[in-house]
Amino acid sequence: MMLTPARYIVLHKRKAFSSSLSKYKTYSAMSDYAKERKVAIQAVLTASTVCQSVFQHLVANETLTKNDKSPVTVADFSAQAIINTYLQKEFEKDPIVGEEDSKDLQGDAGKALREKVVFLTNGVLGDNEKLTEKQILDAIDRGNYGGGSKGRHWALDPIDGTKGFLRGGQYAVCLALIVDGVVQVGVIGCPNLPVDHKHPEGNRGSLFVAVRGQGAFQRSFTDETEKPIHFSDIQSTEEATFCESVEAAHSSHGDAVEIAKELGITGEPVRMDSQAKYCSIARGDADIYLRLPTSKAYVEKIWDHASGNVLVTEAGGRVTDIDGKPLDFSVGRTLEKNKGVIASKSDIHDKVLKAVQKVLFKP
Ligand SMILES: Nc1ncnc2c1ncn2[C@@H]1O[C@H](COP(=O)(O)O)[C@@H](OP(=O)(O)O)[C@H]1O
Ligand SMILES: [Mg+2]
Ligand SMILES: [Mg+2]
Ligand SMILES: [Mg+2]
Repeated sequence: MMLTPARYIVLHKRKAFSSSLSKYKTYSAMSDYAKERKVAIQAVLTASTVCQSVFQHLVANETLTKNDKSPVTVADFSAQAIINTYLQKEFEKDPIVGEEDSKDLQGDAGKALREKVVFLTNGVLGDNEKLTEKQILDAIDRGNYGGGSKGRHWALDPIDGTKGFLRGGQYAVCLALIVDGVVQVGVIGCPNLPVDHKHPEGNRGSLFVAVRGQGAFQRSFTDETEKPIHFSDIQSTEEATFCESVEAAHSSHGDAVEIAKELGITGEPVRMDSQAKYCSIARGDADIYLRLPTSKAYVEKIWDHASGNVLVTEAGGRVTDIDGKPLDFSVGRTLEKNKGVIASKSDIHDKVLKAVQKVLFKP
């Protein structure tokens, strides 16, 4: 089905952008990242709405293949434009490490896609807040910061698990605040994740939020009530369920089978795209997230892990790489000091790590 202006205006008619943010002004004196938390939730929810609508109306020519052969859609660009616009409005000085840039939207070649992105982005902004084409492209490119160990910056993955998004599976809108190289705030919107995994046919659209030292929480997209989440209370690794990428190119499924054997795990792995995996273990649907390198060359990106990292930590878990080192978010746009990711409940982590190393480092 084609993307028509009328359809999107109806779908995205929302309160004026400015008025939806003005109430946060009163939080400016608050500490403990209260304002950051609120703005990030609002930005992620708005961007998630765009993704949901795009999925319903996506047509083939709204997807591009990037140089690294990964897909990107109009929704990825619009979600990044929307979130970066929110961030600029409320935290003008904060730089942003965002996955996307406007290169593929420039010039004649990018015209058709660009017009859709402009249309979609303006669809969620209030009447007095509409942005010009240039403002939208500039907003996307505000995500070009190099990252590092000093000061504040945001890490944004406008759609994590774009392949999951395209196949109607799991995907996540992920936004995190990193301060002096440490993730302090993480928000993850999972439009297709059931609010209660025991009722997969029930309400979908789960939002996760964590601030370092303040616990981990979940709410639905439609109800602001937050409930604390934590890891399941399994007593041994034999009882554990692990989750991994759907894409075998992103995490070695073969190595995971051997690791599961080492840990006495007999259940099938849960495969899902995106940081929804971090969310699933943090609320106890599964217990271990393995991301096992498939090549020596691939370097993980900070936006693929920042939000999930603080969420899992605050829910009672631990995240390391396959060497047992914490993920180092202070070295730029990538996790170049780390290899692979293992996330699990803190008290089984050493055991999981040992099994991973036994399988991956065998002579
Ligand atoms: N060879 C590889 N190894 C690990 N991760 C990879 C990879 N190639 C791409 N990715 C990353 O894997 C992410 C999806 O992870 P998952 O498999 O857990 O859904 C992609 O995010 P995007 O979808 O945001 O591009 C991309 O950044
Ligand atoms: Mg991508
Ligand atoms: Mg990603
Ligand atoms: Mg992405």
